[in-house]
Amino acid sequence: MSLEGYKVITAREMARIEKLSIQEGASDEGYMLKAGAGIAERVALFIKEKRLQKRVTLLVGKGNNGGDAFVAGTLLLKKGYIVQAYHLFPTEESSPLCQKHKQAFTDAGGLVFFPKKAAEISCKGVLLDGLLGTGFQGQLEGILLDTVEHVNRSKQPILAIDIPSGVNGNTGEVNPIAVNAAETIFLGLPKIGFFLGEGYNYIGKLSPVDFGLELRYVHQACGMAHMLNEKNLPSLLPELTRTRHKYQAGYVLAVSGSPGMPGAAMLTCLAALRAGAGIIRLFHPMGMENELLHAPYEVIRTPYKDDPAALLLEMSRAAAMLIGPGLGRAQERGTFLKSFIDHITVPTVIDADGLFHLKGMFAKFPFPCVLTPHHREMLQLLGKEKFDDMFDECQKFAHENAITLVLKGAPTFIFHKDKPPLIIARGDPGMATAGTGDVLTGMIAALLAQKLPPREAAALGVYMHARAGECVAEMNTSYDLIASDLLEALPRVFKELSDLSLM
Ligand SMILES: NC(=O)C1=CN([C@@H]2O[C@H](COP(=O)(O)OP(=O)(O)OC[C@H]3O[C@@H](n4cnc5c(N)ncnc54)[C@H](O)[C@@H]3O)[C@@H](O)[C@H]2O)[C@@H](O)CC1
Ligand SMILES: [K+]
Repeated sequence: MSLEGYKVITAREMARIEKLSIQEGASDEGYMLKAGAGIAERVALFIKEKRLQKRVTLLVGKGNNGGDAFVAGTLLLKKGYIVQAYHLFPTEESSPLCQKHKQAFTDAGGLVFFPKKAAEISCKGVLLDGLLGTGFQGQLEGILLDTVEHVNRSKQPILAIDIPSGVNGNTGEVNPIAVNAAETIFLGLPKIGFFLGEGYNYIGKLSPVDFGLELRYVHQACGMAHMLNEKNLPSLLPELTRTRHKYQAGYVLAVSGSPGMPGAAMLTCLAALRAGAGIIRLFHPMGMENELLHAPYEVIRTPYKDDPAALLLEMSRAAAMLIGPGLGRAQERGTFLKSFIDHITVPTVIDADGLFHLKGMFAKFPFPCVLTPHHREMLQLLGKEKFDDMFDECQKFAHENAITLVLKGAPTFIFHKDKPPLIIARGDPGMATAGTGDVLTGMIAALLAQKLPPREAAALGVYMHARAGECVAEMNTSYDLIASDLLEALPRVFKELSDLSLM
């Protein structure tokens, strides 16, 4: 069972393997025809699903990305769609395939306009962005820049071919703006720029189209990461035996909360229960009993002062641990953690202030360990102000410390020793709200307690958490989402996955 889905590569690497395959006998026109057919199909499906008028406007640059647009446009014309094209460059400046398929488009009755100014572009129907593809470098200027601003302003849905024009496929850099795509129809493999920097704000939904590149070239392509293979997730759901009892279901110990921050502890404990843990015991600092008076019935509470004896006793029955949410940065919290950390025997998730107190110690932990920093916390772990090469630095950190690293954000990345990084491109902007991280920590701990290996527990936990956020935003809006909504949505996500596992 593999977690790895699509290999994610740089635009540069894509161009390299395409070129290599063509040198070894593949046909670039064959590629373009197959790509164009797949793109036309996606456009038709988009129009059908959204019940839109069968009308398409092609935005065409001078490269093969524009050629793809002409091929798709010709096929759509032949299917009865109204299609018109805006070609921003003179025909003779365009790539040979772009020129050839522009001719095929006009032969099929398509109208091509050559606007002098962006304002001349009439944005009708669905806009198909073939301005710039993997050949884009530098920054947008002149009519290209004006066109991107103009089409974004139009509020018409834009489907980007291969990559939204203006996004750098190697770095995700957007300088100064890019096409704001409702959907990016990527050819062959997703480009790493989709997931880095500003790129992720522009790609919309991702849809793959196969253009016929042989698998051996995909295998030899140098990958930066893999997208998570969501199809395999249902098989990760823990098996439920009829005769199990709550300790077998998974006993989680939590060291969480501090005076003034009981909520983080509650969110993380409830999330662990909702994600399938049979029992959770919260160890909280002595003196905050009153703050926890209204804690849910299901959460067992044990106060601690400085003696870890009670915690160590429970450890013999526990299946996983979580440390950090709402712990605070007071020195005595760190001292308490350090009093038992060497005696942990079970897989453990460390988050938030737990990361702060235990910084620099992870490499020595003998237990399987999942760290869940967001970007700022990760930089603090690395002792840096900003990343020089996020992938490289995080992968190295995971490797050297022999831990599973969940770099939370949009999207979330998972790093693990000797494994390719995973990208989980799920979730909703509404999840940028207090407490959602605490929920994730509890969920991953519960999955560890149900015997999933750390990388699997992290991947399934991140996916389900993100999917819960999507469900809440679909039902309500992204504006009103709060962390406890995720707990409410988790049953629906479990149901989705378990229904899929029966198929
Ligand atoms: N090469 C192949 O085998 C295939 C390529 N395909 C398509 O071809 C695309 C790549 O084609 P190309 O390499 O022709 O590149 P593009 O179509 O991305 O076009 C780049 C053109 O824009 C110019 N350009 C780059 N940066 C610019 C900037 N900042 N301002 C203004 N102009 C700029 C380049 O000089 C080049 O002429 C892919 O994204 C994909 O859509 C597909 O047809 C599938 C097969
Ligand atoms: K494009």
